[in-house]
Amino acid sequence: MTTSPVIELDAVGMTYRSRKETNTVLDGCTLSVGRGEFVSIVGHSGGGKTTLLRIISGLIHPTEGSVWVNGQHLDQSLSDMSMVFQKPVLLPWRNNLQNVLLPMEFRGRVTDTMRAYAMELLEMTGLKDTARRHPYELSGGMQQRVAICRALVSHPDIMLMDEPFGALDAMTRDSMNLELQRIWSETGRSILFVTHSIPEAVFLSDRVVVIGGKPGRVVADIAVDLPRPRTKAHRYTPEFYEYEQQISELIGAKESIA
Ligand SMILES: Nc1ncnc2c1ncn2[C@@H]1O[C@H](COP(=O)(O)OP(=O)(O)OP(=O)(O)O)[C@@H](O)[C@H]1O
Repeated sequence: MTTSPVIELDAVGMTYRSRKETNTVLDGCTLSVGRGEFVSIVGHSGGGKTTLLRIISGLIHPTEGSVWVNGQHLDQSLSDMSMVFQKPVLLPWRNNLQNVLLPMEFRGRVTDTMRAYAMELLEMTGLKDTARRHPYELSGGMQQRVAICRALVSHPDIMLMDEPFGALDAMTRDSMNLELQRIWSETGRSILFVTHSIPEAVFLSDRVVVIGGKPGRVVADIAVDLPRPRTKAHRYTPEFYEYEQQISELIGAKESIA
């Protein structure tokens, strides 16, 4: 995809320092995400993937290099990003619609238009009938869909997703992959997605970025040239399997990957 990048990282490095030790987690990471692109990050456990997302979200500052969002240095950027975590982190005393609307409440008043859009998102993710119910009445997969609606409600340019389906069973995860592909294609968001699952990364992504080594570096950036929309049947094609193999070998620890 030849679009101007919404996220650009130039030689980003991160060293965590405490009184007792220094731990260099990332070194010289250069990568970009184009507008409307779906990019996954894979790599071994502890390799710095979450650290990279936290840097891009502005939660922490890199100790080396620079980050640009929509062409502006991250410090000056007004760009809108939202984050989805491994756990949905919903407020149990609020109904699902109120949970989705939470970011709008933080920004001020919730208008009828916002409420209507939140309902639209719930409908798009098959949750319209659960709007007035509470999170504890939903399955884990449904709760994660509420969290995704909450991340979309502010019309963010960019969604950062940190292993959002890691806690789900295999079947729910597969259907969430299909769901996310549909949401992504319908909303046109740029998504940076961290996962431990190579099949999930291949299935969803335009590109898969492999972080490897210690400290973590970008060891490969692989364009996934498979037709869209992807279906479950694509997972069983030789082309899909070849991508899986290539990425497994690059990570070099095939058996530790889900
Ligand atoms: N706030 C912190 N202070 C000190 N060290 C940290 C901090 N956060 C993460 N680390 C260390 O940075 C390294 C990378 O952690 P990170 O969570 O970014 O990796 P990851 O690739 O997301 O791991 P996983 O796949 O297991 O979730 C680990 O060694 C971790 O202990």
